[in-house]
Parts: sequence; structure tokens; C-alpha cells
Amino acid sequence: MRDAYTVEAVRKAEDVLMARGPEGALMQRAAAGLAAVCARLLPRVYGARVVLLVGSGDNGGDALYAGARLARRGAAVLAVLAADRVHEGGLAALRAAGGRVSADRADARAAIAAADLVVDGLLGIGGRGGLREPHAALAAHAADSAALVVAVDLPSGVDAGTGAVEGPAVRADVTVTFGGYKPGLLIDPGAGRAGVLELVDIGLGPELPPAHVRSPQAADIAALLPGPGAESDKYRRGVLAMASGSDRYSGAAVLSVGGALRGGVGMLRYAGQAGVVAKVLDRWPEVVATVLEPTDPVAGLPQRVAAWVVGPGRGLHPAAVVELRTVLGTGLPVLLDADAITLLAEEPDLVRDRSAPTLLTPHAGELARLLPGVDRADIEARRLAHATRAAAEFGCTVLLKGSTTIIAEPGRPAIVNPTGTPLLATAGTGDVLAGLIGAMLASGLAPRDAAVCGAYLHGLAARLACGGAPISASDLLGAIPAAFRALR
Ligand SMILES: NC(=O)C1=CN([C@@H]2O[C@H](COP(=O)(O)OP(=O)(O)OC[C@H]3O[C@@H](n4cnc5c(N)ncnc54)[C@H](O)[C@@H]3O)[C@@H](O)[C@H]2O)[C@@H](O)CC1
Ligand SMILES: Nc1ncnc2c1ncn2[C@@H]1O[C@H](COP(=O)(O)OP(=O)(O)O)[C@@H](O)[C@H]1O
Ligand SMILES: [K+]
Repeated sequence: MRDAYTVEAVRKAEDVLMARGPEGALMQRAAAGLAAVCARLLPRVYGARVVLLVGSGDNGGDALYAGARLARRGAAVLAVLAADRVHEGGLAALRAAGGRVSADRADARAAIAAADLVVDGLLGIGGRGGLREPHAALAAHAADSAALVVAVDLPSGVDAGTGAVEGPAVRADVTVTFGGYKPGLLIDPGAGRAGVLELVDIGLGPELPPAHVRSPQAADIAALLPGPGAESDKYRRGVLAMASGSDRYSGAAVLSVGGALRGGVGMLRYAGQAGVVAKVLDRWPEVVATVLEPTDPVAGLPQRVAAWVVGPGRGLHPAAVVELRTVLGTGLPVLLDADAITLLAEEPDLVRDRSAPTLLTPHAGELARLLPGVDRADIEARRLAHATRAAAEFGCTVLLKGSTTIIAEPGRPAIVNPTGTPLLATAGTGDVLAGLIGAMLASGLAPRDAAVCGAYLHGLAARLACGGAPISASDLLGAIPAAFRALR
């Protein structure tokens, strides 16, 4: 797991350690770790051209002390000062090691253009809002340069707590972060600015509270995933019921059913209109299907199942409303996606009053329907806050899709999925996800774990499907087995 902490938690832990140890010790640990990563990234430290972008706070101090270490190993280090006052000890250390200092704009621009490495020490966890001048101009020069950009603690201009980017911000190739990850390094748009993450241990661990946000790695998923054992049979592996697709949107049924089958469901019981049942059986003959009567849409719904998936391509007609109420009236785990979420916005108490496990999987537009007064752009800019709020308001698990999928549940740290990729931004991939998570729910995983495993495999499958080339939702289905294999 990658564990991320709020800025307040990091500062509190730092205060405890600083009160205990010699002055400046933490910054020295941070600077030593930062310099070591920089040295590793450079083909040769001796003679390398290094430019430090130095802001007024301790983030600039880290950069200066690290720069001094590189200068002592023979790098040509120039500190570009973005403020009148910068960390005095760091500045003295850099000068003593033979580093140069400049506050001249033209000088800075030329040096950044010619640099091998730019170290972004403009702002760390003390940054607020987008970069002001001259910080913004320096960030723009770094973006224009061919130099490798290493951010100190986090890319300047990214909000450490949320990943929000309100204006200009540094785009780093590598971010060297201290003591613990920050949520803004794991959540877009901030995550997209951070590049590869390197964590430097400065001894905060014992003083940190439980994580605010967690990001699972391959081993965490492998440990959670259910697998068939010698005792398994199709019922014990989990029977999933699906109410997805319609005669109009039959593809949603075919894709969501496919996601569940590839996800390892023991048996899949599908119910729908006659035309869509025929298409599902044509593609997936292993499905046990029921044709629902238009006059009584709930009479034929599957019984004796372990979990339900409702919604993808199902429609918003009155029969879909009756069906949704019926499924939510059971005591079974239920995943609601797409049209079911739109319907839920009209009758939110269907979930609020429910005590059985419930998982909502909205994209930003669907979540906006559930949270009156919030629009899609707000949600995309502050994904963590909105997913967390929705989970609290509905008293259930919420998986917010899109760039950085977030899984929130009341009283638990939020989870961010690390495998997502914009390759997934194509029609039908959400249907596959609903099925994949449904299979995990039917196997007995709790909604949060089911969502975490499903989202991880989904992103991994997208990356593996066509070797990074564009994919269709059908390609994604085909790559799910490879994603499972990659975790073994
Ligand atoms: N506290 C500690 O013990 C440690 C702190 N460390 C470093 O210290 C950093 C935090 O240092 P600080 O609290 O001094 O804060 P920062 O260095 O992050 O920056 C705060 C300064 O930037 C200015 N500023 C804020 N937003 C701005 C914006 N949008 N545009 C331009 N200027 C802006 C503020 O006026 C303030 O002076 C961490 O990120 C980390 O790099 C590390 O050395 C490890 C130990
Ligand atoms: N920019 C993006 N980066 C990463 N993943 C994305 C991006 N855009 C969409 N996705 C993912 O693609 C899937 C799309 O789901 P959804 O919006 O429900 O589409 P559909 O209804 O067409 O299936 C989700 O898993 C979502 O997280
Ligand atoms: K920084």
C-alpha cells in the first residue's frame, strides 16, 4: 500500500520529531534522500548542470541542501531564487559547496534551458493555490527545457491534500516526497503532474496517524483476490444476478456480463427483455438467462443469488424503477451503475435507508446528479472530497470513475486506484467494470474490497490489452485474463 497523509498530520508528526531531535535534522534527512535520487537519475553527477528553483519556505531549503550535496560531488549547481528571503542555512551550505546563486530572470531562463536537471523547490506542503510570479514563469521555463524535472516533496502548484491544480503548476518527471505520500500525489490532476514517485523515509512513520488515502499495489490486490479452491463449486464461488442492458442498449448487457464472467463468477443469472437475452446468450452461452415479461417486469427476476448488478444500459422507464426498488429491497449486496444511479437521484432514500452492502459506481456526471448543487467540473477538480461526501450522504461505498478512480466508504480511508489510464475513456468500459466488480461481490468480497480489486484489474487490463495502443471495451474484456495472470 502507498499511504498518504493530510498536511496537518505530516506537520504534527514533524513537530513531534523536531522537538525530540537536533535542529535541522529532518531537513538534512530529506535533503540527503533528495540528493541521492537526483544522483541516481543523472548519468554522471560530476559536471552535470543542475538548476535549483528555490522558493521562500522549507521546500526551498531542502532543494538548497540537496544542491550543496550535488555540488560537493562536482555538479555545476545554480540556485535561482524566486523570493527575496530564502532558507538561510541552505543558501550558506550551497555557497560553501561552490554552488552559484542568481535572482536574474534572463540568467535563470538560459540556465534552465541548458540544464540537465531542474530541482523544483518552489513550494511544498505550504503552497496555496496556483503559482504566482515569478514562480509561474520559472515553472514554464522548466516545462520548455529538455532537463529532467525533479519535484521536492510535491510539484509546486499542486494542492497537497486534494490534487487540485488551480492555475500554473510544475510538471515533474520524478517527485521525491518525504515521510509519507500526500493525497495530491495520488489523485489527478495533481498525480498527472508528479511523474514517478520516490518516498524518502525521514522517520515520521511512528508519529503518523492512520492513512487518509491509500493506494494499493499489486501484492495488496493479489492478497485480496478470491480464487477457486479444491472445495469450490459454482454456487460457492458466487452466483451473480444482472439487470443490465435493454433491447435498445444490448451492448451494455453483453459487456457487463462479459466483465463478470472474466472476473471469475461461479454462475451468472441474467434477466432482461427478449431481444437482449438472445444477444447475451449468443455471445455468452454459459449464462443462465430469463426473459422478463413487459407486464410484470419483476416476476422473473433471479432468486437465490449472492449479489446484484443493476443499471448499465438498463433505461429510465417505469419498469426499471420498479426493478430497482425490488432489488434494493433484498438484503443482498447490490452494485448500482449508470441508469440505476440516475434513477436513484430521484429516490435517494432507496439507498439511504438500506442496511445491506451497497456500492455506487458513478462517473462525475452521474455523481453530480446525486449531489444537488454540485456540477461535473467541481467533481473532477475535487474528486476526493466529492466521493467522500457522497459515501457519507448515502451511507454506502462509492466508486467515482474517471481520471483517478476513487473508492470512498464512511469511516475508512479513501482508496485511489493506481492502474487507471486514459485508454479507458471509451464507450462501454464502465459496463465491463460493473460486471468485474459484480463478480467480486458475488464471491463474498465486501463492496470496498470488490471495488478496489475490480478497478485495479480493469486498469491493468486496459494497459495490457493492446500494448498501449487504443482499445475498445471488447479488447478490454479480452485482456482481463492477462491482468489476473500478471498478479500471480
Ligand atoms: N517541517 C519539517 O520539518 C520539514 C519540512 N520539509 C520541507 O518543508 C516543506 C514545507 O515548508 P514550508 O512550510 O516552509 O512551506 P513551503 O516551502 O511549501 O512554502 C511556503 C511559502 O511559499 C509561499 N507561497 C504559498 N503559496 C504560494 C503560491 N501559490 N505562489 C507563490 N508563493 C506561495 C508562502 O508565502 C510561504 O512563504 C515541505 O514540503 C518539505 O519540502 C522537509 O525539509 C522535511 C522536514
Ligand atoms: N481520463 C481517464 N483516465 C482514466 N480512466 C478513465 C478516464 N476516463 C474514463 N475512464 C474510465 O473509463 C471507464 C468509463 O466508464 P463510464 O463512464 O461508465 O463509461 P461507459 O458508460 O461508456 O461504459 C471508467 O472505468 C473510468 O474510470
Ligand atoms: K516542490
